[in-house]
Amino acid sequence: MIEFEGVTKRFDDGTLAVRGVDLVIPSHQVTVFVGSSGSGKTTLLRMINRMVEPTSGVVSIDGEDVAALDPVALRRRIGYVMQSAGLLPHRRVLENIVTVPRLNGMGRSEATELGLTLMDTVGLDRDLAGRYPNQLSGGQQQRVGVARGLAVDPNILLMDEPFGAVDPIVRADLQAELLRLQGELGKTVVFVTHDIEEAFLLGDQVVILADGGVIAQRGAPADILAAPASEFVADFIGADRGRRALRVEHRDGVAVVVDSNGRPAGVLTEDAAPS
Ligand SMILES: Nc1ncnc2c1ncn2[C@@H]1O[C@H](COP(=O)(O)OP(=O)(O)OP(=O)(O)O)[C@@H](O)[C@H]1O
Repeated sequence: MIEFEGVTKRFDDGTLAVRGVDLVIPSHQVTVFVGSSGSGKTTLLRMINRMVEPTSGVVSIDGEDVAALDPVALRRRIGYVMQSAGLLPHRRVLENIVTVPRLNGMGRSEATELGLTLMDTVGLDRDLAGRYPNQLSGGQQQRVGVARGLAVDPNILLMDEPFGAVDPIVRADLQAELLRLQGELGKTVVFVTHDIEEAFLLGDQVVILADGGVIAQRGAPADILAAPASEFVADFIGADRGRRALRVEHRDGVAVVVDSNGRPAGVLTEDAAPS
Protein backbone atom coordinates (compact mmCIF):
# COMPACT_ATOMS: atom_id res chain seq x y z
CA MET A 1 0.00 0.00 0.00
CA ILE A 2 1.19 3.48 -0.87
CA GLU A 3 0.00 6.33 1.30
CA PHE A 4 0.09 10.11 0.92
CA GLU A 5 -0.46 12.02 4.16
CA GLY A 6 -0.88 15.78 3.99
CA VAL A 7 1.38 15.98 0.96
CA THR A 8 2.09 19.37 -0.57
CA LYS A 9 4.56 20.30 -3.28
CA ARG A 10 5.64 23.84 -3.97
CA PHE A 11 8.34 24.17 -6.63
CA ASP A 12 11.20 26.64 -6.24
CA ASP A 13 9.51 29.18 -8.51
CA GLY A 14 6.51 29.21 -6.15
CA THR A 15 4.18 26.99 -8.19
CA LEU A 16 1.90 25.06 -5.88
CA ALA A 17 1.55 21.78 -7.79
CA VAL A 18 0.03 19.55 -5.08
CA ARG A 19 -1.94 20.73 -2.08
CA GLY A 20 -2.63 18.74 1.08
CA VAL A 21 -3.20 15.36 -0.53
CA ASP A 22 -4.32 12.48 1.69
CA LEU A 23 -4.67 9.27 -0.28
CA VAL A 24 -4.36 5.52 0.10
CA ILE A 25 -3.32 3.51 -2.94
CA PRO A 26 -4.17 -0.13 -2.27
CA SER A 27 -1.79 -2.90 -3.28
CA HIS A 28 -2.44 -5.12 -6.31
CA GLN A 29 -4.91 -2.69 -7.84
CA VAL A 30 -4.82 -0.04 -10.53
CA THR A 31 -5.17 3.53 -9.26
CA VAL A 32 -5.53 6.20 -11.94
CA PHE A 33 -4.76 9.91 -11.46
CA VAL A 34 -6.82 11.88 -13.93
CA GLY A 35 -7.17 15.62 -14.40
CA SER A 36 -6.51 18.42 -16.79
CA SER A 37 -3.05 19.59 -17.75
CA GLY A 38 -1.14 21.02 -14.82
CA SER A 39 -3.36 19.51 -12.12
CA GLY A 40 -0.39 17.81 -10.47
CA LYS A 41 -0.73 14.23 -11.69
CA THR A 42 2.89 13.73 -12.69
CA THR A 43 4.16 15.52 -9.60
CA LEU A 44 2.14 13.18 -7.37
CA LEU A 45 3.35 10.12 -9.26
CA ARG A 46 6.99 11.18 -9.05
CA MET A 47 6.83 11.67 -5.31
CA ILE A 48 6.34 7.90 -4.99
CA ASN A 49 9.81 7.11 -6.34
CA ARG A 50 11.42 10.34 -5.11
CA MET A 51 11.95 11.89 -8.51
CA VAL A 52 10.17 14.80 -6.78
CA GLU A 53 10.44 15.48 -3.04
CA PRO A 54 7.37 16.76 -1.18
CA THR A 55 7.60 20.19 0.45
CA SER A 56 5.62 18.84 3.38
CA GLY A 57 3.80 15.65 4.28
CA VAL A 58 4.77 12.01 4.03
CA VAL A 59 4.69 9.46 1.22
CA SER A 60 5.06 5.91 2.46
CA ILE A 61 5.23 2.45 0.94
CA ASP A 62 3.98 -0.34 3.18
CA GLY A 63 4.35 1.96 6.16
CA GLU A 64 7.91 3.02 5.32
CA ASP A 65 8.52 6.74 4.69
CA VAL A 66 10.15 6.93 1.25
CA ALA A 67 12.20 9.92 2.45
CA ALA A 68 14.19 7.45 4.54
CA LEU A 69 14.96 5.19 1.58
CA ASP A 70 17.85 5.53 -0.84
CA PRO A 71 16.37 7.15 -3.98
CA VAL A 72 18.47 5.16 -6.45
CA ALA A 73 17.63 1.86 -4.79
CA LEU A 74 13.99 2.90 -4.62
CA ARG A 75 13.86 3.69 -8.34
CA ARG A 76 15.50 0.41 -9.18
CA ARG A 77 12.73 -1.53 -7.52
CA ILE A 78 9.80 0.49 -8.82
CA GLY A 79 8.85 0.16 -12.48
CA TYR A 80 8.44 3.43 -14.38
CA VAL A 81 6.83 3.74 -17.79
CA MET A 82 6.56 7.16 -19.38
CA GLN A 83 4.95 8.78 -22.36
CA SER A 84 6.64 8.03 -25.69
CA ALA A 85 8.33 5.11 -23.92
CA GLY A 86 11.52 7.07 -23.12
CA LEU A 87 13.70 4.43 -24.75
CA LEU A 88 17.43 4.86 -25.24
CA PRO A 89 17.74 5.48 -29.00
CA HIS A 90 21.17 3.93 -29.45
CA ARG A 91 20.37 0.72 -27.63
CA ARG A 92 18.55 -2.22 -29.14
CA VAL A 93 15.14 -3.32 -27.90
CA LEU A 94 16.50 -6.12 -25.75
CA GLU A 95 19.16 -3.90 -24.18
CA ASN A 96 16.55 -1.25 -23.44
CA ILE A 97 14.34 -3.76 -21.65
CA VAL A 98 17.07 -5.11 -19.40
CA THR A 99 18.93 -1.86 -18.69
CA VAL A 100 18.05 -1.79 -15.00
CA PRO A 101 18.59 -5.51 -14.24
CA ARG A 102 22.02 -5.15 -15.87
CA LEU A 103 22.73 -2.10 -13.68
CA ASN A 104 21.67 -4.24 -10.73
CA GLY A 105 24.36 -6.75 -11.71
CA MET A 106 22.48 -9.38 -13.69
CA GLY A 107 24.71 -11.36 -16.09
CA ARG A 108 24.36 -11.02 -19.84
CA SER A 109 22.83 -14.40 -20.67
CA GLU A 110 20.36 -14.31 -17.81
CA ALA A 111 19.38 -10.79 -18.87
CA THR A 112 18.87 -11.91 -22.48
CA GLU A 113 16.59 -14.72 -21.34
CA LEU A 114 14.65 -12.31 -19.11
CA GLY A 115 14.35 -9.73 -21.91
CA LEU A 116 12.98 -12.27 -24.38
CA THR A 117 10.51 -13.61 -21.83
CA LEU A 118 9.31 -10.07 -21.13
CA MET A 119 8.84 -9.50 -24.85
CA ASP A 120 6.50 -12.51 -24.82
CA THR A 121 4.72 -11.10 -21.77
CA VAL A 122 3.91 -7.79 -23.44
CA GLY A 123 3.08 -9.32 -26.81
CA LEU A 124 6.18 -8.33 -28.77
CA ASP A 125 7.62 -10.64 -31.39
CA ARG A 126 11.09 -11.84 -30.33
CA ASP A 127 12.33 -11.03 -33.83
CA LEU A 128 12.23 -7.37 -32.85
CA ALA A 129 14.83 -7.83 -30.10
CA GLY A 130 17.72 -6.57 -32.23
CA ARG A 131 16.01 -3.48 -33.59
CA TYR A 132 16.56 0.08 -32.48
CA PRO A 133 13.59 2.05 -31.06
CA ASN A 134 13.20 4.18 -34.20
CA GLN A 135 12.65 0.98 -36.20
CA LEU A 136 9.49 0.22 -34.22
CA SER A 137 5.93 1.55 -34.41
CA GLY A 138 4.68 3.80 -31.62
CA GLY A 139 2.64 0.95 -30.14
CA GLN A 140 5.62 -1.41 -30.23
CA GLN A 141 7.77 1.22 -28.52
CA GLN A 142 5.20 1.52 -25.75
CA ARG A 143 5.22 -2.25 -25.28
CA VAL A 144 9.00 -2.10 -24.95
CA GLY A 145 8.48 0.64 -22.36
CA VAL A 146 6.10 -1.58 -20.39
CA ALA A 147 8.49 -4.56 -20.65
CA ARG A 148 11.27 -2.36 -19.31
CA GLY A 149 9.04 -1.21 -16.47
CA LEU A 150 8.44 -4.85 -15.55
CA ALA A 151 12.07 -5.90 -15.87
CA VAL A 152 12.91 -5.57 -12.21
CA ASP A 153 9.78 -7.52 -11.29
CA PRO A 154 8.56 -4.54 -9.29
CA ASN A 155 5.67 -4.64 -6.87
CA ILE A 156 4.84 -1.10 -7.97
CA LEU A 157 4.52 0.08 -11.55
CA LEU A 158 4.23 3.81 -12.21
CA MET A 159 2.84 4.70 -15.63
CA ASP A 160 2.82 8.34 -16.76
CA GLU A 161 0.51 8.81 -19.76
CA PRO A 162 2.06 5.70 -21.30
CA PHE A 163 -0.44 5.49 -24.15
CA GLY A 164 -0.77 9.22 -24.80
CA ALA A 165 1.26 9.33 -28.00
CA VAL A 166 -0.33 6.52 -30.03
CA ASP A 167 -3.41 6.50 -32.24
CA PRO A 168 -6.78 5.47 -30.77
CA ILE A 169 -6.81 1.93 -32.18
CA VAL A 170 -3.33 1.08 -30.94
CA ARG A 171 -4.23 2.75 -27.68
CA ALA A 172 -7.27 0.51 -27.23
CA ASP A 173 -5.01 -2.49 -27.91
CA LEU A 174 -2.48 -1.38 -25.30
CA GLN A 175 -5.22 -0.73 -22.75
CA ALA A 176 -6.65 -4.22 -23.28
CA GLU A 177 -3.17 -5.66 -22.99
CA LEU A 178 -2.56 -3.83 -19.73
CA LEU A 179 -5.80 -5.18 -18.28
CA ARG A 180 -4.84 -8.70 -19.33
CA LEU A 181 -1.35 -8.30 -17.88
CA GLN A 182 -2.68 -6.89 -14.66
CA GLY A 183 -5.04 -9.86 -14.35
CA GLU A 184 -1.96 -12.09 -14.48
CA LEU A 185 0.58 -10.04 -12.54
CA GLY A 186 -1.52 -8.15 -9.96
CA LYS A 187 0.94 -5.28 -9.53
CA THR A 188 0.22 -2.08 -7.65
CA VAL A 189 -0.20 0.16 -10.68
CA VAL A 190 -0.38 3.95 -10.49
CA PHE A 191 -1.41 5.32 -13.85
CA VAL A 192 -1.60 8.96 -15.01
CA THR A 193 -3.87 10.12 -17.81
CA HIS A 194 -5.86 13.18 -18.80
CA ASP A 195 -8.45 10.93 -20.49
CA ILE A 196 -11.41 10.14 -18.24
CA GLU A 197 -12.48 7.23 -20.47
CA GLU A 198 -9.08 5.63 -20.04
CA ALA A 199 -9.28 6.28 -16.30
CA PHE A 200 -12.66 4.59 -15.98
CA LEU A 201 -11.60 1.68 -18.15
CA LEU A 202 -8.37 0.90 -16.31
CA GLY A 203 -8.87 2.11 -12.76
CA ASP A 204 -10.03 0.10 -9.79
CA GLN A 205 -9.70 3.43 -8.04
CA VAL A 206 -9.91 6.71 -9.94
CA VAL A 207 -8.57 9.92 -8.40
CA ILE A 208 -9.84 13.08 -10.09
CA LEU A 209 -7.55 16.08 -9.56
CA ALA A 210 -8.58 19.69 -9.89
CA ASP A 211 -6.27 22.59 -10.67
CA GLY A 212 -3.74 23.25 -7.95
CA GLY A 213 -3.33 19.56 -7.15
CA VAL A 214 -6.32 18.96 -4.93
CA ILE A 215 -8.40 15.80 -5.03
CA ALA A 216 -11.87 16.56 -6.36
CA GLN A 217 -13.09 12.98 -5.88
CA ARG A 218 -11.80 9.48 -5.61
CA GLY A 219 -13.51 6.12 -5.79
CA ALA A 220 -14.46 3.24 -8.03
CA PRO A 221 -15.53 4.34 -11.53
CA ALA A 222 -19.14 3.28 -11.00
CA ASP A 223 -19.38 5.20 -7.74
CA ILE A 224 -18.00 8.39 -9.29
CA LEU A 225 -20.33 8.04 -12.27
CA ALA A 226 -23.31 7.47 -10.02
CA ALA A 227 -22.60 10.28 -7.62
CA PRO A 228 -20.21 13.01 -8.79
CA ALA A 229 -19.06 14.89 -5.70
CA SER A 230 -19.28 18.34 -7.26
CA GLU A 231 -20.22 20.26 -10.36
CA PHE A 232 -16.56 20.23 -11.34
CA VAL A 233 -16.51 16.43 -11.31
CA ALA A 234 -19.85 16.18 -13.12
CA ASP A 235 -18.50 18.45 -15.86
CA PHE A 236 -15.22 16.63 -16.03
CA ILE A 237 -16.72 13.17 -16.41
CA GLY A 238 -19.52 14.40 -18.64
CA ALA A 239 -17.32 16.05 -21.23
CA ASP A 240 -17.17 12.98 -23.47
CA ARG A 241 -20.50 11.44 -22.59
CA GLY A 242 -21.22 10.50 -26.22
CA ARG A 243 -18.50 7.89 -26.32
CA ARG A 244 -18.50 6.95 -22.68
CA ALA A 245 -17.41 3.37 -22.07
CA LEU A 246 -19.43 3.07 -18.90
CA ARG A 247 -22.51 4.97 -17.86
CA VAL A 248 -25.28 4.63 -15.32
CA GLU A 249 -28.85 3.87 -16.37
CA HIS A 250 -31.86 3.50 -14.15
CA ARG A 251 -33.83 0.35 -14.95
CA ASP A 252 -36.89 -0.57 -12.89
CA GLY A 253 -35.67 1.68 -10.12
CA VAL A 254 -32.24 0.04 -10.01
CA ALA A 255 -29.06 1.93 -10.92
CA VAL A 256 -27.26 -0.25 -13.46
CA VAL A 257 -23.81 0.40 -14.91
CA VAL A 258 -23.87 -0.35 -18.64
CA ASP A 259 -21.09 -0.43 -21.21
CA SER A 260 -21.02 1.42 -24.54
CA ASN A 261 -23.19 -1.31 -26.12
CA GLY A 262 -25.81 -0.96 -23.43
CA ARG A 263 -24.83 -4.25 -21.78
CA PRO A 264 -25.08 -4.23 -18.00
CA ALA A 265 -21.65 -4.27 -16.37
CA GLY A 266 -22.88 -4.16 -12.77
CA VAL A 267 -25.50 -2.94 -10.37
CA LEU A 268 -24.82 -0.10 -7.96
CA THR A 269 -25.31 -0.58 -4.27
CA GLU A 270 -27.74 1.64 -2.39
CA ASP A 271 -24.89 3.65 -0.91
CA ALA A 272 -23.43 4.60 -4.28
CA ALA A 273 -26.72 5.59 -5.90
CA PRO A 274 -27.46 9.29 -6.22
CA SER A 275 -29.95 10.60 -3.70
N1 LIG B 1 10.08 21.51 -11.96
C1 LIG B 1 9.04 22.34 -11.90
N2 LIG B 1 9.22 23.64 -11.54
C2 LIG B 1 8.16 24.48 -11.46
N3 LIG B 1 6.89 24.13 -11.70
C3 LIG B 1 6.65 22.87 -12.06
C4 LIG B 1 7.72 21.90 -12.18
N4 LIG B 1 7.17 20.72 -12.56
C5 LIG B 1 5.84 20.95 -12.68
N5 LIG B 1 5.53 22.22 -12.36
C6 LIG B 1 4.19 22.83 -12.33
O1 LIG B 1 3.41 22.13 -11.39
C7 LIG B 1 2.08 21.99 -11.85
C8 LIG B 1 1.71 20.52 -11.92
O2 LIG B 1 2.51 19.90 -12.92
P1 LIG B 1 2.36 18.37 -13.28
O3 LIG B 1 3.36 18.06 -14.35
O4 LIG B 1 2.37 17.56 -12.06
O5 LIG B 1 0.88 18.35 -13.91
P2 LIG B 1 0.15 17.23 -14.74
O6 LIG B 1 -1.23 17.15 -14.18
O7 LIG B 1 0.95 15.99 -14.76
O8 LIG B 1 0.11 17.92 -16.16
P3 LIG B 1 0.20 17.28 -17.65
O9 LIG B 1 -1.08 16.53 -17.85
O10 LIG B 1 0.28 18.52 -18.51
O11 LIG B 1 1.43 16.44 -17.68
C9 LIG B 1 2.02 22.73 -13.17
O12 LIG B 1 1.57 24.03 -12.95
C10 LIG B 1 3.46 22.73 -13.63
O13 LIG B 1 3.72 23.82 -14.48
